[in-house]
Amino acid sequence: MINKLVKKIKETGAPIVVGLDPMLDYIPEHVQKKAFAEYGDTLEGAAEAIWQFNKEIVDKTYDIIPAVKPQIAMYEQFGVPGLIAFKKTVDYCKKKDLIVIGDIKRGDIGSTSKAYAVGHLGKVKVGGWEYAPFDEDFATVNPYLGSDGVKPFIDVCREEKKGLFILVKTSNPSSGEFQDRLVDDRPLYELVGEKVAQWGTQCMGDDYSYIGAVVGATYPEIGKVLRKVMPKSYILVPGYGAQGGRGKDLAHFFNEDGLGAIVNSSRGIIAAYKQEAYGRFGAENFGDASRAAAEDMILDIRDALAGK
Ligand SMILES: O=C(O)c1cc(=O)[nH]c(=O)n1[C@@H]1O[C@H](COP(=O)(O)O)[C@@H](O)[C@H]1O
Repeated sequence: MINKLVKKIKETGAPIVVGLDPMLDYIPEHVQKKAFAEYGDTLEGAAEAIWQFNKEIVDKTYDIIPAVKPQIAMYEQFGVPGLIAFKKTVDYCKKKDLIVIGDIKRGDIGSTSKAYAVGHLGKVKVGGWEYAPFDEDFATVNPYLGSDGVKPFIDVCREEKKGLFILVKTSNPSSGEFQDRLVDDRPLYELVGEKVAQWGTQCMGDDYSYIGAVVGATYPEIGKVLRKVMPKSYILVPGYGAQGGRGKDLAHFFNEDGLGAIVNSSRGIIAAYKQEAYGRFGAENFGDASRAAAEDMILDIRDALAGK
């Protein structure tokens, strides 16, 4: 799957991910009204609204982007109907030939991690049958429990030709509380980055490993260091847009070949119609506003890579 991700990034010239994080507040009133008219003010109604919202954004952007990243919490908050909307979104995006990064941030003791890995990336056996329950292409993994919590994910990826993005340095304001702590005189994120690089060398695609890392756009200097620590790992870079990350800060997350990183924006794209810059589209045309925001983000990152 890493080879397909790299191929799609080259084809689109767009190292970006659209984050499908559909909070109800971002969903235009006309979409909500229709869903609630059909299902009432219920979890099913909310799930229908987020699914219709996602579908429109995917329809308006799939031809210019390589990948999407649905964040599972945004769906889980609506219980089982929300998870059904998550699955419908994953399947629809795959039908549109998009790479799907399941942002699930899982990680536990080995036996439990194995169940997460099987459920999201692998196949589960039931009687004489095998099912691929969620079937994302990549998943985000929290490495806090150490190697035995990560290994089951790597094993499933090897079997299924899928991939991971492991949290190394997150974009949030408090990320330094633990991740920047010095251990043997080196920040913890560097040690985790080295471990990701090590795991990654045993899991190579053509040019890049299918064991990638997450490093926040909000810490560009750290991105520069971690790029060198993990030369063969793809870096998923969240924090662009709504969290303050800008294209011109991101060139060092990429390798000399112009590859090696993929930048996520969620609110900045899916709620673009609410921003002044894209207000001209109006809520009715929220999908067109998202496309315009994605196009601007692509140009911003291309400029940064060209040194403009
Ligand atoms: O793993 C992630 O995707 C992630 C890691 C991180 O360090 N920071 C981060 O913001 N994210 C996710 O990236 C998305 C960012 O959303 P926006 O700030 O709206 O672009 C959310 O889905 C977050 O859960």
